[in-house]
Amino acid sequence: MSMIAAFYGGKSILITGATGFLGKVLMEKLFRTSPDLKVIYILVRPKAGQTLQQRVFQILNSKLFEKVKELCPNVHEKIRAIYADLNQNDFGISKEDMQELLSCTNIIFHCAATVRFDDTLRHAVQLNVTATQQLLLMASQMPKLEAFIHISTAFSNCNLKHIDEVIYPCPVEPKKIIDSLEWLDDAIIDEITPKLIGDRPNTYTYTKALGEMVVQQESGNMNIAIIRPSIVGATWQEPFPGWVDNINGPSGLIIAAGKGFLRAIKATPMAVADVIPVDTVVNLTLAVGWYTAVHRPKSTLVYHCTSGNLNPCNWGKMGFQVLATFEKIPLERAFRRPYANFTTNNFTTQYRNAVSHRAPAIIYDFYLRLTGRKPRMTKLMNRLLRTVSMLEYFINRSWEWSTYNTEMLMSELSPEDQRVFNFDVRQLNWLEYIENYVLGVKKYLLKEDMAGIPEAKQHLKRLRNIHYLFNTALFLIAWRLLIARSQMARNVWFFIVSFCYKFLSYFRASSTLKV
Ligand SMILES: CCCCCCCCCCCCCCCCCCCCCCCCCCCC(=O)SCCNC(=O)CCNC(=O)[C@H](O)C(C)(C)COP(=O)(O)OP(=O)(O)OC[C@H]1O[C@@H](n2cnc3c(N)ncnc32)[C@H](O)[C@@H]1OP(=O)(O)O
Ligand SMILES: NC(=O)C1=CN([C@@H]2O[C@H](COP(=O)(O)OP(=O)(O)OC[C@H]3O[C@@H](n4cnc5c(N)ncnc54)[C@H](OP(=O)(O)O)[C@@H]3O)[C@@H](O)[C@H]2O)C=CC1
Repeated sequence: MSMIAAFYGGKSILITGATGFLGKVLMEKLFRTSPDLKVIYILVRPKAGQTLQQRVFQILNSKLFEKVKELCPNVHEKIRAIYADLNQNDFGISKEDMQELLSCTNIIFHCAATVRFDDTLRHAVQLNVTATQQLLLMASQMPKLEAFIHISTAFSNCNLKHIDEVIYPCPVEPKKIIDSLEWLDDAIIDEITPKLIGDRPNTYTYTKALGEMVVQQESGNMNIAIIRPSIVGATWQEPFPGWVDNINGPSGLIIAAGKGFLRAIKATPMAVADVIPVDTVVNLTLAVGWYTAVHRPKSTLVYHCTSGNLNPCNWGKMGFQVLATFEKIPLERAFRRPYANFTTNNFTTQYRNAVSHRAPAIIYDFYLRLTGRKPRMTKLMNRLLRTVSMLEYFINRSWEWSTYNTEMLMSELSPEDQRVFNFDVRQLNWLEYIENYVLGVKKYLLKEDMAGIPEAKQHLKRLRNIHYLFNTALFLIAWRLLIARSQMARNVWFFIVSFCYKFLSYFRASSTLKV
């Protein structure tokens, strides 16, 4: 019997960010392993014209929840969606709902965040710092609270090379930042943002670090733990391999590569690709929830959920395997054939962007215009290159994360819990994982039918022929222009033609003699 699964039985659990990538997998695993839990409260806002109920309905009816619904058909009765917008004071939660949350909640998993790299400092602080502070305040008024688990990121201290499982201070106190953002106007905030974030690459990593400081400062006598996952990828094993439903992190680049938009990238092939499957993060999170509530460590423990120190893979190997999978299972209607060119040089990157990315987009838009359609490729390409430039920081460096607490926790689990809540990344086979990841991107994210693979392969063949034809035409045009202008080029041309002619004559004569 799993002690962790039993622990969550009968519990009232509050999850923020339950509609996000990690939140959904967390909810699924909780229902699957502890179907006798009392209730999961989720803080949700209406979005894209959908009410809270419609959003919950959509999640429960997705492929991810198929197993859970078989095991526990009344799962919808155990989810209580509470209106909440983390940008508002008190999250805009009604008095009655607040009362229920305060009096009933046993465990909190705080997953909500803005994960955009280009968010304004004001918005990133509001969500990743102030909202965390408010949630801690709420938590401190919950008499039945047993544990508060905060999800941070392994990159909150990406300005360091070696990162320990401790909370590092930021030069400016979070409270001072929160106060000053209240009266500073947006233009000034934009101006001081680079100074505040210092040697971090974006507002996301900076505000996640501030969020951790807030957790430390406001922890009071609550049982709190922080989890720092690295780059969260598709599921490894549970509920089935390869599930992914958003384009963050590697997923977006996998699509861009598979569709042939992205053919070159500034990436260091030997740099560690610290990707971690989302189900591994969820298993660790649930184990930490149990450990924090039951063993009540004296201080706030930080757990690194990373792969690099235990089972490293690098970007070169990852890129190669992604492309190898596209050979077998291509994406539909690719723009060009998938291809990878890694470079670490700025000049080569600019050159490749011009030749491999912008020029084909311009030519394609020209073709769209000629055929009376609206050009769109250049815009799409500019957006992709902007995204890639934001990710470059993470694919050209390696970090070392120590994992003492995570390993200590693993050793505390019973063999049954080690199996049911497996977060031992040493067992991960990267080649198999990446292949399933690519397949998952095709099936669950792009919703492409596997029956379309032969047609997708045909399409790639047509693209290859167009590519050869285009290159031959380009060569002939260039050569023709050269011949018209240079005597030397003409001489070389006549030499090659007469050589070919002589070779053919000799070949014909010798084959006639044999007969
Ligand atoms: C894995 C290997 C791939 C290999 C490819 C192989 C071949 C290629 C050749 C070269 C080889 C490359 C090899 C190396 C590849 C390395 C890949 C590695 C990626 C590394 C990622 C590192 C990240 C590490 C970060 C730390 C981890 C964290 O803690 S953070 C969590 C992750 N966060 C993110 O990833 C956020 C990043 N995103 C953003 O910040 C923004 O989205 C953006 C700034 C990038 C883009 O903003 P923009 O305004 O342009 O677009 P936006 O309006 O946001 O959206 C555009 C359209 O897309 C839709 N969208 C947006 N988000 C999603 C989503 N999550 N799910 C679904 N759809 C989404 C959005 O609605 C828009 O649609 P329309 O409205 O219809 O236009
Ligand atoms: N994905 C990754 O690679 C990594 C993620 N992490 C951390 O894991 C956690 C979860 O990330 P992930 O699931 O990938 O992110 P997602 O972007 O998929 O999910 C974010 C969640 O936060 C919610 N949210 C955002 N703004 C608000 C708001 N104003 N009010 C209420 N809810 C809001 C979103 O709700 P809505 O659906 O309404 O937008 C969504 O449920 C985050 O803390 C992130 O920092 C850490 C390392 C890597």
